[in-house]
Amino acid sequence: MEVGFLGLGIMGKAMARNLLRNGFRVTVWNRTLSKCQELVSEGASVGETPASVVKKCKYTIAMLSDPSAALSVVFDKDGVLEEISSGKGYIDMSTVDADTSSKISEAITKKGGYFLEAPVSGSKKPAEDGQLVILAAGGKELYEEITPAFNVLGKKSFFLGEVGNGAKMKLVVNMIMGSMMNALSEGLCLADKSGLNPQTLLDVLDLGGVANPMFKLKGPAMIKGSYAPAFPLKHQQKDMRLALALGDEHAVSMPVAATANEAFKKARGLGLGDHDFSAVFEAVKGKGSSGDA
Ligand SMILES: NC(=O)C1=CN([C@@H]2O[C@H](COP(=O)(O)OP(=O)(O)OC[C@H]3O[C@@H](n4cnc5c(N)ncnc54)[C@H](OP(=O)(O)O)[C@@H]3O)[C@@H](O)[C@H]2O)C=CC1
Ligand SMILES: O=CC(=O)O
Repeated sequence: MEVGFLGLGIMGKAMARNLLRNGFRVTVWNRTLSKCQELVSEGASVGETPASVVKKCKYTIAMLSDPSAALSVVFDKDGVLEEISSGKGYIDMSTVDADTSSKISEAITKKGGYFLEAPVSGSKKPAEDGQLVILAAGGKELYEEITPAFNVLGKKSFFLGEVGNGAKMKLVVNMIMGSMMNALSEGLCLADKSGLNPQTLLDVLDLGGVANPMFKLKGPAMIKGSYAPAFPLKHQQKDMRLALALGDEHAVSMPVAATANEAFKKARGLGLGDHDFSAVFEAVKGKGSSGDA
């Protein structure tokens, strides 16, 4: 099966590589074209523009940073829309809001193409291991046709119905995740300030009802102040912002998420946007210590 792949960031590179390793013929494009070279050395072809990738491939997958990137790659000059046509499928796996996804869906389907949104849950390591959770919505026919690729990229795919449902599900999940990361940060901070060993806190948490893979994975690195990016903080803050907008739309009060978003914004202000999202701990520590002795 031949697929195009647009966007070779932390996630896209790992995903495109998995497709290559599993026998797919992959044509890649990245805004910074030089980043394609690594995958070319592993057997990928390069398209000079999103349009040229779509022209070549029946199916094109995108994994881009945010709504403005997702829109730009479709609607701008040399974009996806210039070459999408009847029989071709476009699968956007970026985390965006439902409105962005709907705009892309309408434009693609108006030109006769098929559209599927398919954001993923799971970070750099699950992407490398083909263990993502795929939250698809939109064209059911395209979902079925692209399932062989999803089987390589993920451990489970959900088909959630109409376009927008995948985006919304992803935002709800990441809103919870961002709030949990803030709770962990505050807990580590409180443990430390009150004379407890933060590592012992992690050990206790891991044996109880709130044990979870994220605390287990991120906690020890946070204690060391090590934030190599798996999920960049700027993207987590984007997801909090988009989830809060979804809350506005439906008049759902989300004070916990709103406060967590403030901490992520503060962390971005501290220059931590390209660090892992667990670096919000640094902002929480700053907040916790202000006014204290
Ligand atoms: N990292 C993670 O753990 C997870 C991330 N996600 C989501 O997946 C998406 C990608 O994340 P990730 O790979 O971590 O992000 P990265 O920041 O590592 O990569 C972003 C990609 O988007 C491209 N890009 C950014 N702006 C534009 C633009 N205006 N036009 C064209 N391309 C653009 C970048 O190109 P260039 O190289 O030129 O900058 C790069 O290829 C995001 O929506 C994120 O929220 C979902 C699950 C997990
Ligand atoms: O979006 C991030 C993730 O870990 O999932």
